[in-house]
Amino acid sequence: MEHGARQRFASLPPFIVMGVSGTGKTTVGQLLAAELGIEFLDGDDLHSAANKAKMASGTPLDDDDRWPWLRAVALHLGSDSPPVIACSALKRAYRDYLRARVPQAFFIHLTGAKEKIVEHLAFRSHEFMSPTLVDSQLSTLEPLDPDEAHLIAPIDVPPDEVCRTILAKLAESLPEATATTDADPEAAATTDATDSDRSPTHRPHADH
Ligand SMILES: Nc1ncnc2c1ncn2[C@@H]1O[C@H](COP(=O)(O)OP(=O)(O)O)[C@@H](O)[C@H]1O
Ligand SMILES: O=C(O)[C@H](O)[C@@H](O)[C@H](O)[C@H](O)COP(=O)(O)O
Repeated sequence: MEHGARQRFASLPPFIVMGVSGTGKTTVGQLLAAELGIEFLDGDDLHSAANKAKMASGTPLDDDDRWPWLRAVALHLGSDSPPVIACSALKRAYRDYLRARVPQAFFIHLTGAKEKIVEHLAFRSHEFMSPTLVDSQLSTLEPLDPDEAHLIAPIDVPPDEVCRTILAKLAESLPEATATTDADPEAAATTDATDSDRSPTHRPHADH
């Protein structure tokens, strides 16, 4: 894995790694955050005890269960120094809700065949998520529309390769950091980005 990826970008939008349960949001999100030198937050940790108990019993969440959770996700996403957040964000309405609060939100959708996802879940033990919810997750999923700032990363390769794909696609859509020279202090300020530079002023292109 390439290191120091953060230096390639002039600024970063708030990232949501999305997809159905078992696609690798936590695994890949952690790798991506490490590469970018920013924090990672698992949306799982923002669910209420009632939501966790519901999923553990094998019952899918409904919209009423998810709105308070999405509110918590939005609060973190909109912070001055947003982490990479893993959040299923299955429906367009949920993503609209997040974007209404954090307009620069950029979605990274991990996608793969159901067989692959089931295979992942067969080897995972989880605090509360029942593997039987895959069908409900897949039927709830509304794929990203072209007008949503996003990229798509297939999960048919190991996690570090998924992360590499994401970084390569980001390099196509985010502004690159400019090279620094002693004679160009402004460029130096851009390249030597601090956390406060992470509040984006651009809207990255959508991927297809
Ligand atoms: N690309 C991948 N290839 C193989 N195994 C993976 C991949 N991504 C994740 N996994 C494994 O699949 C399981 C589910 O991943 P996880 O990150 O918990 O998914 P999610 O957070 O989307 O539910 C974990 O055991 C993880 O190690
Ligand atoms: O909206 C939902 O139904 C849940 O948020 C769900 O999509 C999410 O996947 C769980 O939090 C389980 O966590 P994992 O995705 O990590 O399995």
